[in-house]
Amino acid sequence: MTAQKLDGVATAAAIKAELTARVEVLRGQGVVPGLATVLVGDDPASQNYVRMKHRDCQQVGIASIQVELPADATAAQVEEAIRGLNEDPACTGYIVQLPIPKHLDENWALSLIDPDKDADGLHPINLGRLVLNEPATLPCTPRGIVELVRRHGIDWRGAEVVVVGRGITVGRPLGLILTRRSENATVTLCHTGTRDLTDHTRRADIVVAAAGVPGMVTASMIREGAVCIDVGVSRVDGKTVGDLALDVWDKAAWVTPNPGGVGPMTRAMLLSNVVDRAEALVASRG
Ligand SMILES: Nc1nc2c(c(=O)[nH]1)N[C@@H](CN(C=O)c1ccc(C(=O)N[C@@H](CCC(=O)O)C(=O)O)cc1)CN2
Repeated sequence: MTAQKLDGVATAAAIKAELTARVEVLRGQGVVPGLATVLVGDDPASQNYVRMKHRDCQQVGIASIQVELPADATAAQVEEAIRGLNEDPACTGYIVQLPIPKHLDENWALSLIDPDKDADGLHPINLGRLVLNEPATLPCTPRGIVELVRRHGIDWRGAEVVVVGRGITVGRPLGLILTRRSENATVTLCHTGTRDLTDHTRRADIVVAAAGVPGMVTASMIREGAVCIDVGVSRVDGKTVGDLALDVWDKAAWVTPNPGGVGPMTRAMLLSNVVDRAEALVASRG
């Protein structure tokens, strides 16, 4: 079996075309959605991701604001930048690009963001709303995974899903999203403490590999015809390597390319979170 491609590039492009039309309507109503990014330090991967996010904004008509701080920025400087964006009317939503330098506390930085401007859905209030099944901005990568699979005609309802990795940007919120009634999947969240990972992954209809361990999930660990989602982004010998081994393509029914799968969807969902928020602001004005 050679798996079919869960094409994140084509799917993200379709979503951006939809968003472009929605932004035109907003602009016609005198509202220009704006996305800001706060980049602390000079991590090349983070610089690349932020650059792509702003290029995406330009493509769909979202205004963008770039805030850059040095790697040795103090907590006071980070707080000042975040509070400035909380008060900036041109900023509909914004993110603090992760990771931030180790001397700063990520959870502290995320908690400073105005929850109504939290375009990443990573503020504790928004994560709490997700737990409580209340309307909330959803984290971009989990939201992108759900949308990518759905737009390829694959049903989450009743699916046995194994998520490998319990990180705050993917694993934990994805389990919460997929167990909502709207997706109705059954989720097993595996991690470094899981005793026999293969016992779990072999049972899965859908495997989401989000541990950040290169080639961790191999064909021997999945069942014939499974759907495999590669979230991992590791650098090995200067190249991006995912969590799925290449032999998975010979056994799975669907696989996300990496690059070209989840990454573009992460970016598309960020834009969607910004547009969703701008439309909500217009609606609240009546
Ligand atoms: N504040 C946040 N920080 C980070 C997040 C996040 O959701 N919010 N997620 C990850 C990485 N990430 C977002 O910034 C991200 C990863 C990958 C891509 C992407 O488009 N990748 C391309 C390849 C890009 C290249 O190598 O040139 C692909 O997969 O095709 C976008 C965003 C960490 N930080």
